[in-house]
Amino acid sequence: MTNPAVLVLQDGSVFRGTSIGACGQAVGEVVFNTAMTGYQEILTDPSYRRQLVTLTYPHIGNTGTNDEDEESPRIQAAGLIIRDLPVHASNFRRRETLNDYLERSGVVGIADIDTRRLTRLLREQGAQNGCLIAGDGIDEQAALAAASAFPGLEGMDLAREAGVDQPVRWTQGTWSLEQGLPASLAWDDGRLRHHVVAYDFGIKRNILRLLVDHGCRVTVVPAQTPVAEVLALAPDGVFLSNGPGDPEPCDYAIAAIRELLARDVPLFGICLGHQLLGLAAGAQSVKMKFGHHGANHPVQDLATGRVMISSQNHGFAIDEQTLPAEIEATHRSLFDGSLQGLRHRQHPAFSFQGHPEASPGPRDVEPLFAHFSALMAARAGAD
Ligand SMILES: NC(=O)CC[C@H](N)C(=O)O
Repeated sequence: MTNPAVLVLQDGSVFRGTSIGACGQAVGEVVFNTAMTGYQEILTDPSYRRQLVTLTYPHIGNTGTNDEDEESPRIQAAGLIIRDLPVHASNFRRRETLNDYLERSGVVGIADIDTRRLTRLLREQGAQNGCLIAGDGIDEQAALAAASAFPGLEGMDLAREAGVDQPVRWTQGTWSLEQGLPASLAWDDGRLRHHVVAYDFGIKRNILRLLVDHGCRVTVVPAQTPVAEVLALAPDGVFLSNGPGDPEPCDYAIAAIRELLARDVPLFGICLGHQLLGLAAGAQSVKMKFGHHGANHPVQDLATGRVMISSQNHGFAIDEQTLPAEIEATHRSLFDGSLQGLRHRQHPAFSFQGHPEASPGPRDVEPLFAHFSALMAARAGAD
């Protein structure tokens, strides 16, 4: 038996479809992601908090869900919007169907709507707030009122609550994925040459795995950890994670990064971490029209001219026009020319707006992890 579902946007547009997952109501910013694979990684990426994610690829759920593709402990997106849920989910790693996974997680979704019409609308008018209701007795007026009451992501600090609330040690890499779940190394394994403290604003697990692959043992710390506590852990470098919401109100993180810059601690930021590094250096952030969410975005390395295909998920960006003289732009999006990477000229600090850890997406930008490792090695050599 199928239940009805409806998505109502704040401009009054109504999309009627079929309920998938749990019954109930979800409100958030409606965005579209153009990746053709990776729906489980997308759903569990904490950067999607308070967002209703539309997938433009029409068949979603073909391979079900599994234990390895979780990018965090649970589904983080507020809801899922798709064209078609296949009746059969088939893959050797499959544990559950997408429908059961959503239902067990209490997450609402809608299928059988015209996602192409929705995407064109978001592309032309910009990301919009919306309300998704699934189940019997849907009140579309109430959905419109709920969509209009959502304040929007601008000014919203979601990073402070998206990550761990206690420090956690991480030593699991990707290297034995072929043999099953990635192996964990001992904390004092000699191959883990660097100690990285990762500020967790909503970190994706593949970032942690790639740090381990590049010779790091990682202490993941809560978003509001004071710098003194981070320094007490004697890090060789500090990582600034991705995360949900607007970077601008995260004053605690911006202040911490300023202090770390002043102390010449090697810093690497991804996505929200990139935006926070930019803000700490004196640049300004802007809300984009509909953001970048996909797995095929061309980005140019400005030093070499090389073009890389990257995974992207952001709705805010650092405005290149506002970069102070000490910051060099290192990468730019070839879709819209927006800033994709930066480097501090005086301190060992750099960042990338897209997702070098992919999950999902291509791995062209992964060498940035080796660059971080090299920065830490150089700093250790200089001491
Ligand atoms: N993936 C991220 O870290 C996203 C950063 C920020 N929340 C944005 O939307 O731009």
